[in-house]
Amino acid sequence: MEPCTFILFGATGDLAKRKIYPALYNLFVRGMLPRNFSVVGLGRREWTADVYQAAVERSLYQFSRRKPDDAEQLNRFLQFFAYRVLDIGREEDYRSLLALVEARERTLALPQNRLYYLSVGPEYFETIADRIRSSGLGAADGWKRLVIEKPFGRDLHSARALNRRLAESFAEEEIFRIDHYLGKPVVQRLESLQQANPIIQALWTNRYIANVQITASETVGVEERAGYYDHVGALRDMFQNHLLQLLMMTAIRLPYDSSSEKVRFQKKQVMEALEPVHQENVGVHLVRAQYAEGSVGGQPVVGYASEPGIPPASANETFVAARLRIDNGDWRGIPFYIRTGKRMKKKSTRIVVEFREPLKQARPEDEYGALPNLLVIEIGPEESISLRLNTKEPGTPETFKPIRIDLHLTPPTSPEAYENLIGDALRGDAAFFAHWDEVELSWQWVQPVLDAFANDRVPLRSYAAGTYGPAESDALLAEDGYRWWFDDDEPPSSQSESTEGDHYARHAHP
Ligand SMILES: NC(=O)C1=CN([C@@H]2O[C@H](COP(=O)(O)OP(=O)(O)OC[C@H]3O[C@@H](n4cnc5c(N)ncnc54)[C@H](OP(=O)(O)O)[C@@H]3O)[C@@H](O)[C@H]2O)C=CC1
Ligand SMILES: O=C1O[C@H](COP(=O)(O)O)[C@@H](O)[C@H](O)[C@H]1O
Repeated sequence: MEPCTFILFGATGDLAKRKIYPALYNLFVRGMLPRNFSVVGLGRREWTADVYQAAVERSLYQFSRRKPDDAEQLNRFLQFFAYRVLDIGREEDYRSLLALVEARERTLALPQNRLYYLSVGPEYFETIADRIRSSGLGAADGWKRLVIEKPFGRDLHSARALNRRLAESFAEEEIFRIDHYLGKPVVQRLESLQQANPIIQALWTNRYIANVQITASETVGVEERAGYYDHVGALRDMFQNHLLQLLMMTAIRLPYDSSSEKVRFQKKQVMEALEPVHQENVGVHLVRAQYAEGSVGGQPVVGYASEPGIPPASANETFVAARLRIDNGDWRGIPFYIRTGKRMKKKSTRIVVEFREPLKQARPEDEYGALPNLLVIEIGPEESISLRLNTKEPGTPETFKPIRIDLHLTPPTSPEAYENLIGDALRGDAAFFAHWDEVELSWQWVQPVLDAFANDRVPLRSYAAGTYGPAESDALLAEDGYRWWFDDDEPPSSQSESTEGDHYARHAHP
């Protein structure tokens, strides 16, 4: 990896301490940072280098998956870190930053490779990019990269405007848009799951697959983020970015030698083939809802509108479920169901691929007794990939029972998303970052939904906290003869605290 300087805007903030310092430390311990490396942390707080290094050290003990246990090693790591007070709006602060970066490059014999990480609110992205250019920071002799956190715009128009501004200072290949779901270890293995397994590759088409279900359910509510979340909602917070990225990663068909360009090209093709939804039809394919009071993990919790900081009349959605279709040769006719919500029964991010049941068509339902084959990809908090098949024990009556074959288990020490992504950005590998084309196409798909919400064309449903969402979300699949698959090891009685029983009921497939 090439020596470089990591310039961190927002070095005193929450994301830096929770994710960025632990990620850098774990990369360092694994020998995956360049030997010559410099971090320049920036914030408004009047910190010295010592105060900054102490804050970095604290964050490692608090948040790193690997706690420091070697004082000499820790000390070498902390020596990378320098701090400078900088106000994002103040031009002269960038000149002083440039002087510091250049001085360290000289002292540490670093080439002028500079990575700018914007761990600050999105309202600052454009100013920072402009100032990097106007101050001369961006005119270095080596490479420059801009790592940018979400959210990337709040609708199609603002995302395009932001991209135009960034493009004045950075080329597309220099912009690394973080979507932390793309850094999750299981998501990073999706391509090899296809590539290394011809059996899966052969099945990855509408000929064998009945539907695909992508779920990101959370047990938490709005937590301390009421001000942010009430203006964003589940559609912008999770669906437009993380969940559409998971859809792309599931739907791509990769050649054997998949370079980052090929991965991104295929993802773009998937988004281009996504059937658009029109404002007047949004309610047919999409359910929006807000959580009411209920109980999560046995604890009573208030409804969204009673959360601190949320206006009681808020019509913000905390849950979205949608049916999408990809109009290409592989996926034509196959529904992709996506849902995400806060205050649901279980924290779980998973992709379930349900296979067709040819046997079922040949035999009456009661005699058949088998459940569909499922490929279950657990992304978090558990990580696993398993295949559910049916079997019959010898000598038993004609009933089937499911068996589960584990295809992959991630060791408990697998790197966290930010570690993967920061390592990739330092190496210049953009495969697991969102390209502008993908972001623009995602907003293009989402925009009519935003308009339909704003014009009140989609009723806001309600679901009790601690459940799997409103009944309308189940009805969306039932219309097509399907049902959501939850944890296939769970007995039916634990599926939902409010609507027990029918989740595991059999249904007729088309
Ligand atoms: N926290 C998280 O888990 C996640 C955060 N994000 C995104 O990451 C970004 C940062 O979030 P987070 O760390 O939580 O935010 P915080 O509010 O905790 O931190 C904001 C940082 O920005 C700095 N800052 C704010 N205004 C200025 C200014 N005018 N000049 C210079 N520095 C300034 C602050 O410095 P100081 O306090 O010294 O003024 C602080 O370091 C946001 O875009 C957020 O959406 C994305 C995913 C998860
Ligand atoms: O980006 C976000 O993601 C988290 C969920 O992330 P996960 O890795 O825990 O699945 C979500 O809670 C948050 O609202 C959103 O901004």
